[in-house]
Amino acid sequence: MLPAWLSSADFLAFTLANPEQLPSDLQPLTFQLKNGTDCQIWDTGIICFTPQTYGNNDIVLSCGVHGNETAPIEICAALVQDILLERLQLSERVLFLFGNPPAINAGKRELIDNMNRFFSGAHGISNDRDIDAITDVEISFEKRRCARLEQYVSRFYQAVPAGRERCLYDLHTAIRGSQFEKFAVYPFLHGKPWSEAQFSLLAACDIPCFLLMQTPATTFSYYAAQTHGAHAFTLELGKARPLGENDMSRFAKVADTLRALISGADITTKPFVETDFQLFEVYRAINKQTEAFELCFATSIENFTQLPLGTLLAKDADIEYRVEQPGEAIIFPNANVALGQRAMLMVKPVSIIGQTA
Ligand SMILES: O=C(O)CCC(=O)N[C@@H](CCC(=O)O)C(=O)O
Ligand SMILES: [Zn+2]
Repeated sequence: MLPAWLSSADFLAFTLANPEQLPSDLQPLTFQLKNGTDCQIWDTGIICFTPQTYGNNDIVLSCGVHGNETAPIEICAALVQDILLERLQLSERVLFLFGNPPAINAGKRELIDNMNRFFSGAHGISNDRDIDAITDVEISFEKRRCARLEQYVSRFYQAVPAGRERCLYDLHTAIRGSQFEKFAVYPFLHGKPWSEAQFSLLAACDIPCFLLMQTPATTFSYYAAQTHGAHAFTLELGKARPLGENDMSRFAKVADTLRALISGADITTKPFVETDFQLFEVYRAINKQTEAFELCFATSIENFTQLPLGTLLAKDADIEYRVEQPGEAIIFPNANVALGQRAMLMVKPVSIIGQTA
């Protein structure tokens, strides 16, 4: 039975009404649906579902790590609501995370710190500290939330015996338009093979385009892959628009495939054949070094655009960044980042034949 305070089954609305923490008098935080699914609310925006019988996959679905990336928030909110209303019977354990509720309320990517730059301990909070005792003055809400998300993901994966299949799909949208509307960032695997099953699954989500990272990162997906051995991805779903203004039909295959994944419904996948995909390696990252950093092309230029060799891409005080290689394309250009953070990635097509399993 749903508790009275969640009787509308609108977990997103409840989260946004309590953006920083759960009300202290809330009871119960653990309840069971009539179909036997155990529901636990661990924190604001964090809900863990365990069906009575479940398969071998432990699945984390996250959204709203950037507050203005709303299509993913709508996808996850609809899935959670359908689970709570028993319109969707789970066949796997699932943890949903709505990453940054205050930023979602503000319609902003971040309030103080970009959460997707402070995982894998980059938040600076050691494991033995009580996060609740840390104030905003000392460490921002967003860094504290990163530390908490790490704890929740660890708790979720470690609550069951080892040896099960772990996945984490961190749903985002890009700031600007993209020549490939939907694409995935595959975190650096330190030489491990890229997963053919995951390529096929994400192709079923209508995501045939991948950026293969070549270095460690402080993103959520890299954290899950590296720390927990999860199949983890950042999924980029279209261009950021205000909540309620997304054309959700463009993401129907993502929503339907995720729904099937967590409920054990059939998913039609094709065996991995590299030529069915657009694969890019992230060839270099351009980091903002000074406040003078500026991009030298129009905001209308889309992700994956290839500019002619020698084109001036960005200036940073006396440094000039130009297109260095034929086929290089721009990804995630953003001058409005903190000093030291990446302001653009450069990618080029790559083949990974023989490096998949
Ligand atoms: O469009 C943009 O500039 C950013 C979209 C976005 O938030 N992308 C993620 C990618 C994370 C990764 O590299 O796995 C980010 O920048 O955090
Ligand atoms: Zn994002």
